[in-house]
Amino acid sequence: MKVIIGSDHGGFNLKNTIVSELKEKDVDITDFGPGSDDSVDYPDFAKPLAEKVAAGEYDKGILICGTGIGMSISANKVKGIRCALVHDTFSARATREHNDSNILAMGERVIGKGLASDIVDIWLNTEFEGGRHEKRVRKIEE
Ligand SMILES: O=C(CO)[C@H](O)[C@H](O)[C@H](O)COP(=O)(O)O
Repeated sequence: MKVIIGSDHGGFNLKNTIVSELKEKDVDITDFGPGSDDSVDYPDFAKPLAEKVAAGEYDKGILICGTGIGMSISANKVKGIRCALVHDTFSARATREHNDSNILAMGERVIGKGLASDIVDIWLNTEFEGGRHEKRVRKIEE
């Protein structure tokens, strides 16, 4: 599975933590930046990253800003993207099983690193359930 991760300055430290952890677990992870915690605008990272996921260059994406909100709003403007803003493990599992979300958004100013790591693990390793959820996801696309 190919995964791409990006942030703004508000999510920079958590992004780096998640990158290190995923590399240790041999996940194929690409760091889309930024490369420093200088102030940047989250849509400048959310949009191009989401376009790469929508185009199939990556299987899944992770976006982190201060709250995760700006990233999720921006990513969901891209057709084909189902970006879920998640700050608990129940939702991490549910959004994969029910929504087949292809981008995970989180807020570094909202949750700690331990919970964020658990959310990423669950989200990356939970399959879409299909069944009754198929037609609902299709309706989102339509
Ligand atoms: O988009 C956001 C809020 O919905 C993110 O949390 C941003 O990281 C935040 O707005 C950045 O704020 P800052 O005061 O410029 O650091």
